[in-house]
Amino acid sequence: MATRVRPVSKRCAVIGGSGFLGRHLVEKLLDRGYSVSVFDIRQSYELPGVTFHQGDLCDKQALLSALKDVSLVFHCASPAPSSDDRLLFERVNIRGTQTVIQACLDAGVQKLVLTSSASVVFEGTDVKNGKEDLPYAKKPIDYYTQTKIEQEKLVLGACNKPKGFLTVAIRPHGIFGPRDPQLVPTLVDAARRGKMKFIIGDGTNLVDFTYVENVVHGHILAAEHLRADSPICGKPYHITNDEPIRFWDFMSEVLVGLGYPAPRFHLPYTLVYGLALLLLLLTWILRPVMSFKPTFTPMRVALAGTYHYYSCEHAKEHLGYKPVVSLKEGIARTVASYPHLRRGA
Ligand SMILES: NC(=O)C1=CN([C@@H]2O[C@H](COP(=O)(O)OP(=O)(O)OC[C@H]3O[C@@H](n4cnc5c(N)ncnc54)[C@H](O)[C@@H]3O)[C@@H](O)[C@H]2O)C=CC1
Ligand SMILES: CC(C)=CCC[C@@H](C)[C@H]1CC[C@H]2C3=C(CC[C@]12C)[C@@]1(C)CCC(=O)C[C@@H]1CC3
Repeated sequence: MATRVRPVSKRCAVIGGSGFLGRHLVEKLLDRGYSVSVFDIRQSYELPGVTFHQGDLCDKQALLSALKDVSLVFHCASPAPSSDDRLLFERVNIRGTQTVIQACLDAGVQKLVLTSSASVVFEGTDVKNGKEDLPYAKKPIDYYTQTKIEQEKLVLGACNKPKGFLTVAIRPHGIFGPRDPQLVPTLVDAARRGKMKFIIGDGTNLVDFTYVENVVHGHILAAEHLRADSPICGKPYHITNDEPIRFWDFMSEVLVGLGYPAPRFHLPYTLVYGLALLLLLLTWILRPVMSFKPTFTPMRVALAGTYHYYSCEHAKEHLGYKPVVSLKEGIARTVASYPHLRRGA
């Protein structure tokens, strides 16, 4: 019996495919009939239809073997924001992304979809319904954001229609969902240590939290709309749940869903931000003798106490994007996926 050969255009690569977003993306791509090459510094699972290539994205030769016969690449690898390691961010997000672009060009890849971040325009002050034409943050709030800006500029700047190399960037915000190693685990850890009793500021600040499947949907739509005659070439797109929510209502729903009490007492924003700065200074001073990671970093306090929600009208117009999972359903699925983080578990 003749074996069915998949068309070349259905073969893609996911750089960072072992991570939280990457793995959800890989699973959806498989559902949609793609065969997938995952490139990552670690292998976190096995799946039929997926070929794993373990390596560092700063190594072009290693990347080239993962990009063989691939026409579409998703780049969603990054060091974790909490690492706050300037040299690592510069090496991976900036120089590594230059290597990814060069490897794509050498391998004849036609489309590159970057996972950027809506934070590239966030400076720690309110952003309400921010559109893609907001300027990049002049004073990025941390090294992660600083290097995500440079990364996005590199990828969008590499879009070259005459060469047949098309790029687009997706800017998600506050991704949550099953298997997220960051948001829910950090929240529960803080709650278990009695640190989630307080609301920073008056608690009315609206923010975007985006269910992971919506982020995946935005990436796949972008890849499938990326053609030389499309307006999306070389452009960034916000992908959100399109349901801004009060930061502290979201935290409370997740905490209460997992059996922890909701934060109740208010603390002034400037006081907490000042304390977080002081704590950061202390970690630097004490670094030679001891190391500790504060839960409330200036970045987290800024995210917890300001408005940061973004318009996804351009994605609706150009990509036909519409969230596929509501915030309510996303929170319910997320809470149900963490039985081991329930109070008393
Ligand atoms: N989690 C969130 O709320 C948001 C995330 N993003 C972006 O989404 C992307 C995915 O984030 P997550 O899935 O949350 O993170 P994650 O940490 O779960 O996944 C990142 C993956 O990149 C891999 N990686 C890191 N350095 C590498 C290197 N040198 N070579 C090869 N692979 C490497 C890691 O091993 C990991 O599997 C990142 O680009 C992040 O900046 C953007 C907005 C919000
Ligand atoms: C105040 C406190 C301790 C809250 C716990 C939850 C936080 C760990 C998350 C709340 C908002 C999240 C967020 C990100 C990481 C996790 C949170 C700070 C990002 C910085 C991840 C990377 C991005 O590109 C932007 C995200 C914004 C929201």
